Amino acid sequence: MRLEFEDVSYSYEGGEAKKKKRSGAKKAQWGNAPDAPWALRHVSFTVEPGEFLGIAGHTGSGKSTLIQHMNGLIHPTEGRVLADGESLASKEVARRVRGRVGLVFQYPETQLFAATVFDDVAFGPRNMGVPEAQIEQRVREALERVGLCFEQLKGRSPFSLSGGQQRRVAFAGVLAMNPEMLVLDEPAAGLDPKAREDFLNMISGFHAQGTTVVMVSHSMDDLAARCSRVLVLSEGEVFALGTPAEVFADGERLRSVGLGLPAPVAFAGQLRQAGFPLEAGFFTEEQLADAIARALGRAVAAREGADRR
Ligand SMILES: Nc1ncnc2c1ncn2[C@@H]1O[C@H](COP(=O)(O)OP(=O)(O)OP(=O)(O)O)[C@@H](O)[C@H]1O
Repeated sequence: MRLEFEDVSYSYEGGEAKKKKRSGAKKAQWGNAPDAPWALRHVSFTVEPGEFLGIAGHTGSGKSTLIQHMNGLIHPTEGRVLADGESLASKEVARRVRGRVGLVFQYPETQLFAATVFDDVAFGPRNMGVPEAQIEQRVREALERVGLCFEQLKGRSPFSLSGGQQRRVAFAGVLAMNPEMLVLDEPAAGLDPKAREDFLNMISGFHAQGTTVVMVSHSMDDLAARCSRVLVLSEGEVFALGTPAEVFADGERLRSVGLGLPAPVAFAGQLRQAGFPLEAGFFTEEQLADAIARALGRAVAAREGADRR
């Protein structure tokens, strides 16, 4: 599915009031709604099918507001969101898209509610009208995809599980709806380093199997290493959009909106400043180590050539 944002602006305070005023409804109640600050302003971009799009931005830049537009949870105050060319303003289109886009909020485990893991994971597909005969298979597959054992956990209370397991159960609840696009708000927030890495690897694995992924993150390292494109928001506007190489090319510009460079990129910059002949175009520690090894290899070869002469 291609998801297109066309000049989208959104205001929490002014939006609904403005719409109601325009339609003439509840005029007395809304009165003259103040022109509230815009949470999003003139945002245009497209999520391409199969891509892994990262979203970065300072606190309050509009990331969560943006992703809530992706499955029609909220609608633009101005502009349009289109799924394969159809506007989500239509209730019917929004209903269909909600089944195809799995939105996972920050700390999704706080939304667990059912008495058993089975019922929690089954909630989404049941709500979508999936026949009861198929529910067990959906729940089993979803739990297995997040690395949990169906037989061991199906009858347990979700509240008796560890925090990391609860996060996986909550995630399975979204996967059980078989979404073709996953939209994730800080999916690894609050996990310990090992659980974090495992969780992000799992998400990269879903992407490798064909799921479109949109991931909000405060970690430039994760975004640079995992995403095919990165969108940077600042004060509700698109500040940068491109491949990690394009977006992380200008550290000064990023610093001006409160963001930094991925650690390996920043470290490589310091090495270059100190005169170490390092090439550009890498984002992970492994790539940095390879680049250092290549630079050292070149230096050794040059020294040997000089000695022979
Ligand atoms: N429910 C709400 N009501 C009114 N204003 C809101 C609401 N939610 C967010 N805002 C405002 O909208 C703007 C964008 O907020 P948003 O939560 O989208 O930012 P964010 O980039 O996700 O921030 P963070 O990184 O801190 O989660 C902020 O100015 C915020 O105060």
